[in-house]
Amino acid sequence: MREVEVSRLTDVIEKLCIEANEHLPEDVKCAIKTCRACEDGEIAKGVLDNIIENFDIADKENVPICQDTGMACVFLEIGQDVHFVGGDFTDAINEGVRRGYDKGYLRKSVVKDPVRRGNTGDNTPAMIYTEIVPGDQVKITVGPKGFGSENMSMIRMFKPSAGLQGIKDFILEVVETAGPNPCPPMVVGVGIGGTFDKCALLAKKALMRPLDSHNPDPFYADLENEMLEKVNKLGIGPQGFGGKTTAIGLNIETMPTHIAGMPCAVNINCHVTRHKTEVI
Ligand SMILES: O=C(O)C[C@H](O)C(=O)O
Repeated sequence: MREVEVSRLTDVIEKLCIEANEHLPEDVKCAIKTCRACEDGEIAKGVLDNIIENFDIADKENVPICQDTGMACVFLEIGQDVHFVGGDFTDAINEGVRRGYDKGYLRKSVVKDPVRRGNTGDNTPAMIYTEIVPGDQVKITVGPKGFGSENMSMIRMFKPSAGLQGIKDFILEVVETAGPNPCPPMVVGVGIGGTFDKCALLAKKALMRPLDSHNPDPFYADLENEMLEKVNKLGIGPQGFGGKTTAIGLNIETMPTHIAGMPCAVNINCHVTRHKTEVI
């Protein structure tokens, strides 16, 4: 059994909240630049140039890439041989978010109550997802999630008879309905299978996967390619002004499901698909 002080979680999460908000992952930057090279419309090229200039400035000056610094989604893969000591696990994570958003001058975007509102003032609580895995390490990923894009996400409980075509039509429907609202070019995270709740989590996890990776199952890897191409043929384009680049990536995560169902969730992210990981 390895003892891990919860204060280490706080320190790492403080740092990851700031780094994730200021520095876009290399695979995301690369995908945006590749799309810029393929665009031929003047407006589309101009918008992508602005986006590239924006993330370059954020990198150099250590400022947030976007005014929406997101709700802090914290994913922890916890080795089953880890024993957390020195305080409350959840409090330690929220303290990391509190400190990170304060120190990084990041906008506090969380309300106390979904209906009656009222800012919590420190961007807590974090959305915490834990998974127990073999080993004695803890892998921590912070993905600050903006809500212009979160608002355009959808889930549908398909009957199996809807088949693969039902899934394909749904992905296109969600992206088309989103239109310019999620600040395209977007990243499309798709979850298929599980239960209502697990399916939504799969879609969110799909957004954390590098854009230069593929689902290990060739069937779903092909579907990722096919659907990215189809999404880009919708012509929504950068910031909705038209063009070839509606999405810079489309990742699919799946899991087994019940014989009577085929849940599908589509979680939309803007081009600021931020996440940072550290292992302790
Ligand atoms: O909360 C915001 O800043 C706005 C939002 O992320 C948006 O896409 O407009």
